[in-house]
Amino acid sequence: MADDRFHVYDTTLRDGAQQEGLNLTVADKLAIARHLDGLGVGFIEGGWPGANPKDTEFFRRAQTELDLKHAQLAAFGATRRAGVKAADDPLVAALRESGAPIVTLVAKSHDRHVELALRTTLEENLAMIRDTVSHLTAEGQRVFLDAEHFFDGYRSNPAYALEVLRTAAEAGASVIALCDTNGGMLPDELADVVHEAAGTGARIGIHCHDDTGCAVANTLAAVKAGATHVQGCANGYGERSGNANLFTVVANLQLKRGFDLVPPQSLREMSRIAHAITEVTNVTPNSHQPYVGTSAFAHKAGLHASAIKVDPNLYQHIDPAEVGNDMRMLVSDMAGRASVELKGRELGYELTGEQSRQLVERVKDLEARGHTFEAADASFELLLRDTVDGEHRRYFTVESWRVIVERRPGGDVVSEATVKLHAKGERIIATGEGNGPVNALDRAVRLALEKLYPELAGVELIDFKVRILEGTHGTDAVTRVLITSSDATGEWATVGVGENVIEASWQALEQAVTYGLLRAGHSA
Ligand SMILES: CC(=O)SCCNC(=O)CCNC(=O)[C@H](O)C(C)(C)COP(=O)(O)OP(=O)(O)OC[C@H]1O[C@@H](n2cnc3c(N)ncnc32)[C@H](O)[C@@H]1OP(=O)(O)O
Ligand SMILES: CC(=O)C(=O)O
Repeated sequence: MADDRFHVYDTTLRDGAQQEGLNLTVADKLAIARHLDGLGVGFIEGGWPGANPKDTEFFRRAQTELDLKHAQLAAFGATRRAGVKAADDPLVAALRESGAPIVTLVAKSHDRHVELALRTTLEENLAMIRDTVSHLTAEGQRVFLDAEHFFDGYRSNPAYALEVLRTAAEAGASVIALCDTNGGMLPDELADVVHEAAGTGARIGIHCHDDTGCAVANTLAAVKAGATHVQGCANGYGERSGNANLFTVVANLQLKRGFDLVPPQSLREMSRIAHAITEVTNVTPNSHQPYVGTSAFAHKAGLHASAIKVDPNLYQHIDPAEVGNDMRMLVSDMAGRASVELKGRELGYELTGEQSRQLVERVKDLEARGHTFEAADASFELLLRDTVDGEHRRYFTVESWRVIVERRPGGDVVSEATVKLHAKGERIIATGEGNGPVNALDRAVRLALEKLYPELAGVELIDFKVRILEGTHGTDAVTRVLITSSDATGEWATVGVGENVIEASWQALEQAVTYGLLRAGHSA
């Protein structure tokens, strides 16, 4: 069980699920809970039992299907309705019956919300809090209280906001999480209010939304001002602009402030866990996410690379391994010799100074004509091999290719491609049909080569992106094509550029096939 002195409280399955576009099944929620437990968070808020069948089902299944090692489950819900007893309120009953050891109650702490949204008196709201907290604690559950709109409420009526907090604590709530529900706070003012709240002697938590882009900063400021319970969501999911990103909060507190929140070996799993959760949520990972994003330690500028060559810490705030991430070198027209030398090393090549210089020149020249190597790792490696080996091994050479697009009687549009290639001393002519010209070319190349290179059967074209680039210096616009391919062990990307989209596609395709054969280790 996690240390009770400082709480890491995750609300991905409740507040994170309030994000537009997120729709989690019960199985998804169970899978995410396992990942969060693997990270070592102390509390996982599973949802609002009684509010919808899925969340009720989650708590039912959690009892037999979750074997949590670190975390305790918390059921979220509201204080009782005005004018009824907590013991008689069906939504409170659902919290009681959830089987969760913790209940987190959302309560109004802003006078205007009590009067306008709850349409009750300030006194009745305090009674709702007192009654619900004491009822659930008497039933054996530990109660945390989310003081909704606490900061705006404090601005409107500080005495009442603090009264809410005292009432909950006296009734037995063991944490009062101050919520920046509208996410409009900035760190300095928020810290002052947290400091006041901590002065009441109640245990203070913090729950921030990111509407000002300050959710993480606000959370850290609250901790400095006395909060000992932090709430947040995996990958910063949440309503509107999201919640405080729990991964960023944990990494900041542990690596920068010396808190001992999750086991160091779990912190080293954080990048993997962050990505595994995106697989479940089906939300594209934010590559720029602090600590865990794939770009979080990616270096593009030549000057950075030249210093990193001497000592990676010169341009990195931590060792990426501490959060399970990796440093990456990006090669582009901003590269210098050090960039390509380090990228070469990443790929397993030791480049001489002269080779690095030549390679930088070629990269800059090709990028000026529209190529982009940071997005096309395989094209860069082929270019590197050309530079190192004179010319990289060709598995086939191209005599010619041709594509016809035909609208057939009945309206079907079919593309037909013919390629003439030379490989292993043979001249091969093959024709392929496809639903578009690139698909037809891809099929024709495979037909031509599959007999000589059976590994090609395992190579797939999985993505195709086209972008029209503005012409420079009075030239016409050019087309850039990026192709992503895959085999059983990974993916690679290649780039082609030309005035004609089919020509650009062909370049990217030819490199994709060549690189696929190179990966297969074919000895042609
Ligand atoms: C800040 C936050 O994000 S808190 C989490 C919010 N999450 C959600 O709302 C998701 C789950 N919610 C739901 O499924 C539904 O809103 C339910 C089941 C909770 C309630 O549904 P309904 O009974 O149809 O009520 P409805 O959603 O229209 O209104 C909410 C009611 O709760 C009351 N309420 C709001 N906050 C509280 C509170 N802290 N304590 C008690 N009652 C509250 C409102 O005054 C309103 O009462 P009314 O029915 O007398 O008008
Ligand atoms: C409780 C909650 O999610 C909020 O006030 O933001």
